[in-house]
Amino acid sequence: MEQFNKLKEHYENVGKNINMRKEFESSDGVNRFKDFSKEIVISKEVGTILLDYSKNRITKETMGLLLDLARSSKVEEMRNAMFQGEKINITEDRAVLHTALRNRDPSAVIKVDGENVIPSVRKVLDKMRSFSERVRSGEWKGYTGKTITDVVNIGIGGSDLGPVMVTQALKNYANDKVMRAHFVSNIDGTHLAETVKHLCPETTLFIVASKTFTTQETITNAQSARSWFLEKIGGSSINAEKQKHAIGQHFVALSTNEQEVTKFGILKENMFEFWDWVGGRYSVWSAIGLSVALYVGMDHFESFLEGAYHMDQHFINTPLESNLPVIMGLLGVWYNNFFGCQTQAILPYDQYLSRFPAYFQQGDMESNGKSVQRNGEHVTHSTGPIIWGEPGTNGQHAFYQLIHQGQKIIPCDFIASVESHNPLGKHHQILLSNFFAQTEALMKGKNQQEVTNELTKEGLSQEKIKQLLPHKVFEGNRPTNSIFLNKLTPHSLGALIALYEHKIFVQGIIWNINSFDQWGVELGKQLAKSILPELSDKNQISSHDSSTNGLINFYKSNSKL
Ligand SMILES: O=P(O)(O)OC[C@H]1O[C@@](O)(CO)[C@@H](O)[C@@H]1O
Repeated sequence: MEQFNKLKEHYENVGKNINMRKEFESSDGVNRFKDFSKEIVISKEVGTILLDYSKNRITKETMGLLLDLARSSKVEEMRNAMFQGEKINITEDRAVLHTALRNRDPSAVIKVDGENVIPSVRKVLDKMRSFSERVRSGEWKGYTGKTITDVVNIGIGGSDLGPVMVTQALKNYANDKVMRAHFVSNIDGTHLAETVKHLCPETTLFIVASKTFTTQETITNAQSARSWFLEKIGGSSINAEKQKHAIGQHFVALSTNEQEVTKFGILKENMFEFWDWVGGRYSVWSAIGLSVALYVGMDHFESFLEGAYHMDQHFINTPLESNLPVIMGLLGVWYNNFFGCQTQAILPYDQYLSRFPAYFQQGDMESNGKSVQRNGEHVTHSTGPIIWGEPGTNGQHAFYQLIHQGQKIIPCDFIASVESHNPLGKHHQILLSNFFAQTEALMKGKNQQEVTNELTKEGLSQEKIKQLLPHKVFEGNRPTNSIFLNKLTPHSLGALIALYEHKIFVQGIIWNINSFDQWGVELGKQLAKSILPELSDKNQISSHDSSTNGLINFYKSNSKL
């Protein structure tokens, strides 16, 4: 708490009045980029990641106080506890070991309840490799002997968002002639119907991805996919034995729950397991990544793991002041807890990363959207921000008006790669010119004198200038981080995701919350389960509040039940 108070004092006396443009224009401004950026070679394969955090409302004193906050919050101790398999997920009494899934050290020993988990992790990876190579090579055949050409991942939340984002991000490494990937997550029948509409059952593999294998949307979608499949292959006209064989060739499961998987009718040998110490939103590194391995090949999936492993090593071994996840985490705390910023924008200037913001909506908001401290007491400070964002340059034509001239300060992470996979004419330079210009504009703004000079040059009358002036001034002083990769590859994508995972971890420790449970998703599910049977007939209900009754009864009165 003492560190928080010191930072509060610093904010009141210095922080809130820091003007970035003045800092850059001061005599020391020429050194600001050097003082507040880190160019880290994460590994030979990942290459360099440049984090430019100089366009933040900070001074060296600010960073010093924030780093003291990290130390006094025991970020390093808790980081080491996580990596060593301690049960830091206290409400579920579980370890948090998504990092073990991507550990590349052949001699690694990471114990949970006295047992080294690494051999099991490696065994599943071997099974994923064997299976994905058999499917991609055509050795694994569908029930009529045809090669699998399409994989449909059925899952939701962490069993969907990671596979969707990573397959999108690594599209350049896929070959649609070998494998196409599709994703069904929403219980809205449209999602499954539209996905399978043009698929051939003989060449389609369904992956039922669910850590618990009890998620209503996923199990319902999986049952409907199975019905679609069986109907397509002849339904009751084929005997039970043939049906079982066909299911065996076209349905696999990713889960921790063998009992429910076999109850569904998926063969045990077609189940790829993972463990309760893998959080759903941290599970893309586990068997949940099977659709990625099928789509881009297991070698690229392992490179993806390796990239994250190297970021893990950076997080473990680098002093806090040069530690990318720590720096990003602390800056987020600075705006969230002292400037009162409610949201954090993630703006990837890379179309392949179009689902990256959505991925970290779950990653961040399901981790740190909490109000109770680890000791059960209510928090006395703000916790997780609202995460949002869209790729650049599209966002510039949608919501940047508010970021530039709105009343709300929105810290933004800009992400780009030096090199494009699709060097089309001047496209990449135009993209990057915007990537550079936006953070400059947000920092610098445009003052009254500059606007007046501009409008005068345009020949506007004094009266018109007077009218337009307040509307065309840019306050500036809007904070941004710029994250620059060499190129978006499986390695650098893995490192980038791990960077954000560990940023979230750092913030959770500072806010003294448990970032690894998600009790907040339960109440809605419970109420939905009690409402569902009420929707099966026309009888008006009165078992809820008048709003819920009114909505349900409107449905009953108007539906063709
Ligand atoms: O993988 P599963 O067990 O089907 O859970 C899916 C998602 O549902 C949750 O909302 C938890 O219920 C997310 O945490 C999780 O990623």
